[in-house]
Amino acid sequence: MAQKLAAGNWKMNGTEASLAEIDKMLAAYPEPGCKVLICPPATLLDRLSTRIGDGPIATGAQDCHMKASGAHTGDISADMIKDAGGTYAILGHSERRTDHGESDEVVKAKSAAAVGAGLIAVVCVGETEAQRDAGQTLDVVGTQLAGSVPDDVTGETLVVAYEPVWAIGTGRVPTIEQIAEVHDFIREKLVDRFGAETGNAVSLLYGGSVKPSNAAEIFAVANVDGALVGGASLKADDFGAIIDALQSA
Ligand SMILES: O=C[C@H](O)COP(=O)(O)O
Repeated sequence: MAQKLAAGNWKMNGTEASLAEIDKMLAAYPEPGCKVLICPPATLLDRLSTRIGDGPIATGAQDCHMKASGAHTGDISADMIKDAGGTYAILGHSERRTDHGESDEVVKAKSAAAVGAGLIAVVCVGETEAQRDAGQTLDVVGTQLAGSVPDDVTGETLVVAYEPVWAIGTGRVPTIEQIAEVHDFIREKLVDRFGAETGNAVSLLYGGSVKPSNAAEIFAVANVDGALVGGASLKADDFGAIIDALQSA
């Protein structure tokens, strides 16, 4: 049985002032009924982790270099993420794939480095609108999944996020049937590759314009174990409402 996970990706948003939102969340959710994760920008990871302390919210990074250390200006390694208190890393987000040209091979290497260092890898996959319109969604997602997920994972060290590129930050959301189709497909591929025990234990997140108003409907879909939330994770009230919906799903 996969763990329910509400994950917030703050992307390139947030400064010291944003940490007040975490204080509100810690007060509202002293014992959340699902796993809660916040991935702030790297500049805030240490401060956020320190602020949460032994609290119920996990923290993570939005990327992780494939090497442990060295001459890689601007990058951070898995050990640095751990040192800053993070336990997760998002890998292969479509914004990284587009803005930084990350291929499946690169995402796989980064994910392997994260898992190898003891982090939980949140590997993102998803089709563009043109690919969906061309009927290529399952081919694209299947190829990304096969190429981006490393071999040495367990249900505890891997999370997969399905994020249709056209739904990210647009307010557009696939139909419930479309989400169900892709999530069932991902589950099937994971079970084929890693066996039923591991494949069924991997949390599958939906991401793309998740909001308080649509969260319950999305969480009712089989094989949706939670969400990777961008914009709505920046405000404690909105993210809290999404956590509420996941707790009751
Ligand atoms: O990582 C989060 C996703 O890209 C979704 O972003 P969004 O909730 O702002 O659409």
